[in-house]
Amino acid sequence: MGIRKYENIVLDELNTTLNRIDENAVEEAIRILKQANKVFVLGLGRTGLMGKSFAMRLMHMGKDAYVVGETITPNLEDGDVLIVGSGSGETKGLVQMAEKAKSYQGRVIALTATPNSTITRIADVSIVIQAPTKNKDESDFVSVQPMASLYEQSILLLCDSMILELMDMAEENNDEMFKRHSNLE
Ligand SMILES: O=C([C@H](O)CO)[C@H](O)[C@H](O)COP(=O)(O)O
Repeated sequence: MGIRKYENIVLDELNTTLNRIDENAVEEAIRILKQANKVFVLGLGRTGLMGKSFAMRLMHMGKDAYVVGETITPNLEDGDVLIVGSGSGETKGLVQMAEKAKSYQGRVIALTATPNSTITRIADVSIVIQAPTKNKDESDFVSVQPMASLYEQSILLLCDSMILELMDMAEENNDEMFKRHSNLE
């Protein structure tokens, strides 16, 4: 049994899941991101890793983008946006941060796999990924992959697709983005 079989299973799952994402929610998130002063990205575990990769591309686009919890991350204020990724939508620390962001007049975009969760009730816009959460038994969605892999892969590809749309809107290109990439490496 070769790896190609498993790659195709993953790609098929991704194709189905990405096509089920509500485009209107994504367009609303893009509209909020375009207007944002600072953008903060928050998530734990593998979701946090996907969030970091989105923050990096936003930085390459010239956005003031930060990862919550890092030493040099500044304060969130009116006009800023928090993007919170939580498959379950219930992780306490993430819920608290989303509430805090709202209390400072920030806008909140949720990337979640749980349609009616605490995070979706707090967020200004929720992008729901129809994939299992880390506790697959509690989820309405199925995947052959372990835990929340399909959700995590989906947010990576969704965020990269959002970057392409933002690049088109801002007439941004690869060369300009590369100039903003770290030169201390
Ligand atoms: O690391 C995580 C992952 O689901 C493992 O597949 C989670 O993102 C992390 O444990 C936080 O949970 P959620 O808030 O449900 O994303």
